[in-house]
Amino acid sequence: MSSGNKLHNVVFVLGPPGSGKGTQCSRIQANLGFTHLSAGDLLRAERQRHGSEFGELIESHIRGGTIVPVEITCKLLENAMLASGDSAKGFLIDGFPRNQDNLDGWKRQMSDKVNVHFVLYLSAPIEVCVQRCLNRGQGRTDDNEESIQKRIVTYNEQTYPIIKHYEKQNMVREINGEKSADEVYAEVERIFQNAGFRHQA
Ligand SMILES: Nc1ncnc2c1ncn2[C@@H]1O[C@H](COP(=O)(O)OP(=O)(O)OP(=O)(O)O)[C@@H](O)[C@H]1O
Ligand SMILES: Nc1ccn([C@@H]2O[C@H](COP(=O)(O)O)[C@@H](O)[C@H]2O)c(=O)n1
Ligand SMILES: [Mg+2]
Repeated sequence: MSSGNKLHNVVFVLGPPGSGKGTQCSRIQANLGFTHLSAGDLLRAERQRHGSEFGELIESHIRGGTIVPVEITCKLLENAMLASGDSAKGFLIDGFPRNQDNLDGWKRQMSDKVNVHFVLYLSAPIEVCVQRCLNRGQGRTDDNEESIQKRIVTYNEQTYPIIKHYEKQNMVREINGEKSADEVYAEVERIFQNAGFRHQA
């Protein structure tokens, strides 16, 4: 990825829609020096980019709660990693890999260039997650009852098995995301410290 093909540190961040991935990633970025890359945010930006050939395709997947083909998402992630230069301590990849296609594409395109340390898994009851999405108030085209239900089906059927896959490799660090954002973050910092990543002065 960077000059000299140095490996980058990567932490995947997964959990149901609304479990607090973006909220916690912002704090980790501010305090621990990781760069936050949200696959969903990158797809939303690509959807808005003038001249993008993928805008309509991305929007139909986002509204339908389905997963965009990995070639598109992985390229956006790789470009964002390259654009951020060598200063980041590592990358928090939020909302990826979301299904087997994401995982296979990541292995093909990225696994020789990056080092995945662990998977941060924010768990929370689905009804809590639904309410958080409905109350988020960011104008997302998928924060409506119909899209949220579809996103949850995709999460249960396609994303949860990816978390299980990493669990078998002892790579999952699970946190109860139902607690307050401060309580969750205290747990997050403990996990990063145990992995050797310290709070920045
Ligand atoms: N621990 C928490 N307690 C209460 N509300 C929270 C907590 N964490 C996040 N929220 C709120 O819930 C909403 C969803 O949070 P966030 O956007 O971080 O979730 P997400 O996992 O990134 O969701 P998505 O997968 O849909 O992008 C936001 O309005 C956020 O402020
Ligand atoms: N790896 C991914 C990540 C996201 N998507 C699509 O974006 C939607 C929103 O994602 P959030 O993480 O911001 O909730 C998601 O429902 C997918 O449609 C994707 O395709 N692949
Ligand atoms: Mg998010």
